[in-house]
Amino acid sequence: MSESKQVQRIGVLTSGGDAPGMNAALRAVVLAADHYGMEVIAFRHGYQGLLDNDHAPMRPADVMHILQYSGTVIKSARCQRFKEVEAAQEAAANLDALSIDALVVIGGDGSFRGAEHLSAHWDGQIIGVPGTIDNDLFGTDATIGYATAVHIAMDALDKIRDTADAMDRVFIVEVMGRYAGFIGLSSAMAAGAERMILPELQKEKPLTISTIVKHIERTNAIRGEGSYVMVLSEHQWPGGAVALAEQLEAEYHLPCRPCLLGHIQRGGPPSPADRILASELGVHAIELIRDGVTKVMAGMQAGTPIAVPLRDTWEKKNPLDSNLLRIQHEIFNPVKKTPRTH
Ligand SMILES: Nc1ncnc2c1ncn2[C@@H]1O[C@H](COP(=O)(O)OP(=O)(O)O)[C@@H](O)[C@H]1O
Ligand SMILES: O=P(O)(O)OC[C@H]1O[C@](O)(COP(=O)(O)O)[C@@H](O)[C@@H]1O
Repeated sequence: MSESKQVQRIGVLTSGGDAPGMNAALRAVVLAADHYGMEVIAFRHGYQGLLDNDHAPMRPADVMHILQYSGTVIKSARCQRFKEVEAAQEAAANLDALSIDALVVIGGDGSFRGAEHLSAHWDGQIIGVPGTIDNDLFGTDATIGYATAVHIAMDALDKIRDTADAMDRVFIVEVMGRYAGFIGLSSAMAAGAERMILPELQKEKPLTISTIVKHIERTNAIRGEGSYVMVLSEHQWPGGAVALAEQLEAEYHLPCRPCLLGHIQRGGPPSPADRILASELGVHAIELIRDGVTKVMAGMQAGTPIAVPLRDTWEKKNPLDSNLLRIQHEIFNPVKKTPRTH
């Protein structure tokens, strides 16, 4: 670590959708700050708290035994007003009035855009900690909350499979992910789903009802009649899983049921991987502040903590795992007729 800078007071907030593990990240920030002799002021309800001066000191005693819970004890929010220049100026004035030297923002790409926006009006250091179930931030192998969301989706898909199998039905399970297919791909692979409709796969050639039906028929022809479970990423079919199920039933007379997982994917106990990632990244954020760095996200690549320029986190994109796609689409559930190699 380079020469430490004298930072006395840290601000922290959780912003955007809550992600399982945000509490663990908050705890890590508070414990690490205390370890290095810094105070922490937490702002409630994300950027809204910066504007409303809604804050409280956070000491180690305030974060004991919170890492096993999802949600966030300091609350989160989406705050449209923060996008205005005047809002960033107000927030900067409030931070200065509290003598805050550095701000840790735990959230997703929108929250990081907010951090960049604030940095145009405030001289303090700003560090992002990636907290979103969507895993849609460049520069880190995973975001906090993603592993838990995949686990929840897999668990739901396993349960759906019981009924789908018993009744030879088609099920369409809609998962979150905003405009990224990470939750869709990983949960489909983990649960052995027959088909995925993911944003990254829809860009060149959007799926049609008839191509979906052909795949169902081909899968049945290879494996015999049975269940067929499809994972649909949100925003990838007009009207979502309900509309797609209705269209399949109406046009092709397939017994088909929709299931929307929704916000269930953001609740329940964070997985061990998320608790550990959040703990490491929370500490890393404080150590980056001590290093005098600003406008970066604390990320993790191949087990090594790294710093990623905030702007890169949304301007660049992590691709989906091409090997997982290949296995799902070419080996397990071929979407094209391919000759056997022997
Ligand atoms: N371009 C922007 N400029 C300023 N603030 C922003 C911007 N985009 C998002 N924010 C702030 O960050 C908050 C969280 O962003 P959002 O996209 O809702 O969630 P996430 O951080 O999980 O992606 C927004 O409600 C808003 O307060
Ligand atoms: O909870 P809300 O406001 O309905 O938002 C739903 C969105 O939040 C998420 O769960 C998480 O996204 P963010 O990280 O952008 O908050 C998305 O997967 C989903 O599209």
